[in-house]
Amino acid sequence: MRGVWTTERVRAAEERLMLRTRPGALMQRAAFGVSVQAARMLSEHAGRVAASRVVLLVGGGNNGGDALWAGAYLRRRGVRVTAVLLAPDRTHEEGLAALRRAGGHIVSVEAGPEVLAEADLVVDGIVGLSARGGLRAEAAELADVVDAPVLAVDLPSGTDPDTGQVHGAAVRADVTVTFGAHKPVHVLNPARCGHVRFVDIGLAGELGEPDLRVVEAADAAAVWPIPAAHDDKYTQGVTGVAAGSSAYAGAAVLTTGAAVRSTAGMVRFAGSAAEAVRARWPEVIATGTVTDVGRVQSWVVGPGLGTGTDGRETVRAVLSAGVPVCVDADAVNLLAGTPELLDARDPDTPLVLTPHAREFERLVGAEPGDDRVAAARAAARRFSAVVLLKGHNTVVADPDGRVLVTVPRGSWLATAGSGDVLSGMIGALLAAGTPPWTAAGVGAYVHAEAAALAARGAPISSSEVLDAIPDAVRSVRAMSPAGERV
Ligand SMILES: NC(=O)C1=CN([C@@H]2O[C@H](COP(=O)(O)OP(=O)(O)OC[C@H]3O[C@@H](n4cnc5c(N)ncnc54)[C@H](O)[C@@H]3O)[C@@H](O)[C@H]2O)[C@@H](O)CC1
Ligand SMILES: Nc1ncnc2c1ncn2[C@@H]1O[C@H](COP(=O)(O)OP(=O)(O)O)[C@@H](O)[C@H]1O
Ligand SMILES: [K+]
Repeated sequence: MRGVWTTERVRAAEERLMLRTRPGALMQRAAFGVSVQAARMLSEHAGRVAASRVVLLVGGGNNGGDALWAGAYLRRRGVRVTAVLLAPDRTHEEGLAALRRAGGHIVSVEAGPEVLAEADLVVDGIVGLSARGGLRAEAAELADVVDAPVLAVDLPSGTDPDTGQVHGAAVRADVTVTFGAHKPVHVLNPARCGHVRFVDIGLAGELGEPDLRVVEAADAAAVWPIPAAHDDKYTQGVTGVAAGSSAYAGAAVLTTGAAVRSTAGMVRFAGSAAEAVRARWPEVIATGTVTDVGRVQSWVVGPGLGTGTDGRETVRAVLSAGVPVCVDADAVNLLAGTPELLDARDPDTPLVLTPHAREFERLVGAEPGDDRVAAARAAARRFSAVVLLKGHNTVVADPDGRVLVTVPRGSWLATAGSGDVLSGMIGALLAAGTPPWTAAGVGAYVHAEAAALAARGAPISSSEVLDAIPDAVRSVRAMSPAGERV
């Protein structure tokens, strides 16, 4: 898992590091990294470095200082550098002096559009970790006329460093250089950041435990259940699915199918859609009610269940079964309406709640808001459950405060039934004994991988996501040296 640190933590780490480094050293390290990336982009986009034109958009803080120093380094490589000063009275003095000494041009905001029109590359040093709100008017106007590729210093200006949200105008970068650590914006708003490139400024030893973690292929490969020589269909954990209703048989078929496709072993189904499930998945043992189903090592409850009395009793039965449970869709709505249902739960058994934003609002009484990480974390504490908050980014919070996020790769999963597929996958991982936080995070990662493999640039249905699960498992195992090849 890759660590991500909030602004507050990064600043504290920088302060500690600065006590041991010469004044200005960190900024120069950071800026040198920016200049290396800028030269790389110039070669790629303009076909040359020397004699190409770079425009620096320079705000009134250290972010602008980084851009100015980077401009000075680029001058040494023969680049024609022009700095547009957005806050002339607060411009970073040493950076400005360095660029002047190196022969860079300095212009005011009024000249911005004209120099931008000639640029081969624009460096966004408007605002960094101190960013609040969308771009101010002058910066917004300049950002609007940029046509050349954009390299953002630390983050695309106008995005919130800790939530990735954009309120108003913001820069859209092709490449973002981050210093010393990944910050939340880099994983929560990859569409604005473009490619994120890391520049080591020596912070690692000062950072401590990350605030967030990003799931990677190796994490999925390390925990995905693979049967060993001693295994049979029972030893890998039997997944129970309680989903669907006469109105929504499809949800039962999708959820069950996702569990079937995710792991070897066995899946049992309970519900009124047993006939439809059996017809599509002959390997599943399907019956009418939870009490008739036989032993399982996990339950998935909710997709298409309905919110009537039968659904409520199903949720109660599943929560009191003493095995890990993934509560999705209508089961989340039932918990929102009847919180006492949770009393049926043995508090020692893992519980994963998988709401989308509207279900979250019903459950918690408030929308997730801008800070989805904080919202998921608070809900996880409140319900003593792992909370997987769905959306473009999936956020998975453990009651102990740990948070995982998945970095979106497109929005193909915004299709009906894809959540049913996810819950089936998580249920299968829980049955295999995967700890709930990991099961939810890794399930979401492989779900997104399945969508990416199925879509390859065109819309897909949830059935196609489901069918791509084995390919997704193969893919994450192949990507990871840790993945055991069988
Ligand atoms: N602390 C350190 O040691 C290091 C800091 N570095 C750089 O320093 C940056 C942080 O610098 P600062 O704390 O000086 O602050 P910033 O440079 O992030 O921003 C400060 C300025 O931006 C303005 N501003 C805020 N929101 C704005 C908006 N929405 N639109 C337009 N202007 C806005 C503020 O009025 C202020 O003048 C980091 O992002 C990084 O680029 C790097 O040099 C690495 C080392
Ligand atoms: N814009 C998006 N980008 C990426 N993933 C998305 C987007 N919208 C939804 N998803 C993902 O698709 C799934 C949808 O689940 P859900 O809302 O429960 O749908 P359904 O009830 O139709 O099954 C979740 O995993 C969610 O994270
Ligand atoms: K910036």
